[in-house]
Amino acid sequence: MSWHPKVPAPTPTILTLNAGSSSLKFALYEGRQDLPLVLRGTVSSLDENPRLKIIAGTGERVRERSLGKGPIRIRTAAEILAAEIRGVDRADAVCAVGHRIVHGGREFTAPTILDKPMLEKLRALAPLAPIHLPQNLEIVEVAARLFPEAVQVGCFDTAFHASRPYEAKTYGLPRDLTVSGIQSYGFHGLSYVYMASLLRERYGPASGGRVIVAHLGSGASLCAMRDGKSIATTMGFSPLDGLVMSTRCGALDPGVVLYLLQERGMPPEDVSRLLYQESGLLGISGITGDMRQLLETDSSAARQAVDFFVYRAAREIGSLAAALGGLDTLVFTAGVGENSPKIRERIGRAAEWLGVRIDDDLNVVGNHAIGLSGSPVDVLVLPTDEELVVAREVLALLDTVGEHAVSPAADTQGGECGE
Ligand SMILES: Nc1ncnc2c1ncn2[C@@H]1O[C@H](COP(=O)(O)OP(=O)(O)O)[C@@H](O)[C@H]1O
Ligand SMILES: CC(=O)OP(=O)(O)O
Ligand SMILES: [Mg+2]
Repeated sequence: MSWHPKVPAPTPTILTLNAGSSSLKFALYEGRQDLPLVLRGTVSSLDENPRLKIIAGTGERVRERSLGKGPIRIRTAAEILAAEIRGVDRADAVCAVGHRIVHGGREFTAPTILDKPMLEKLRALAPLAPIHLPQNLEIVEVAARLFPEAVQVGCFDTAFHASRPYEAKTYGLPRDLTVSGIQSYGFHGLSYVYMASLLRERYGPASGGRVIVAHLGSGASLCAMRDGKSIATTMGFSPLDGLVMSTRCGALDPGVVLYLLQERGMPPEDVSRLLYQESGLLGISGITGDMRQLLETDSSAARQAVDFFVYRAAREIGSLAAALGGLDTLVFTAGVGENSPKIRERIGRAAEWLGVRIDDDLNVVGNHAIGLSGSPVDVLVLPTDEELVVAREVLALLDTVGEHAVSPAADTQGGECGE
């Protein structure tokens, strides 16, 4: 079926899907300008004790339950969520499904319709994000089957970082490798776009001055921003670099990889599994990669894993503050950043030398502003909303495509957008 956009679609219904490394999240919107939320939900902790949570647009909790001991496949999680979505009146009207796509490489820095040639190009990028992109593409396939009338749109995590200066993107490798695309891309961009929009609302055009956003989830990164733009970030060519994560090692001397391959004779696919899925908090603790569980575990290995997480985050905050020439605002977000006063307090203490002072009472409540009044650095906790950014980008794309009346490619999937 080809896609014929109507101009302008009065209230398109937009579904957004966000496949992270430990969760699958969705949100369903009525596509007016302010994007009223109809329903949202998550399958969290995919690897261990997965849980389903569904929340109505009004904020009321609709359902919360265990999905067994796990692990659970992303496809199964998508089908569980789709059953919830289909229970809602507006589900029949879904005309566009927006996907968070983790890697867009050099080519994709704007939302794009996911037609067959586009999906092929993304498949070629899968080795650069092997625990995300294959899952993202699987979710596109499931969504195309479950919502055959809808157009599928990809929104890219890497896009926000594309405008960083040369020195923040390049590696010390021979020029021809850099030119061929071996460079830092950066990730969690949709989350940082949302943070930039909140900072602009809060501070106006100055957007909080010299800002570091700490996106601390199952995957974790930091972004240095000025004027709402990324100027440096801790992830690089792949989402392995930077902070230590649930199951990913973070920054590592490349000499270790060479040694494992050449001296230990490890097959490359085993090295890949080691670095992406068996390292990080899981590898250090030998218990779990789930931060909440680690904080509840009384063992020295669990404590060491948490200590290392805090140490790495604090050190990288120093590095990004150097890139910014100082620090005016520190923001915590994502699963750990939004929900763990303990981790915020510990990172905050390690960053006191930069002027960070956290108010213990505000921190425990998780108020939006948690800095001690009068301290030089504003410290904020801002819940992220990657789903909303995806919906905004999809709506903007639908408007543009509609305005210019682009004829759809013959193999573009999707139906009509509108009432
Ligand atoms: N109350 C909490 N305290 C500490 N960690 C938490 C808490 N709630 C959630 N987390 C952690 O947040 C992480 C998941 O974050 P999330 O941003 O949802 O991940 P992703 O999007 O990468 O799947 C898990 O490690 C989980 O344990
Ligand atoms: C890029 C990345 O690590 O994403 P997530 O934190 O959702 O796994
Ligand atoms: Mg995430």
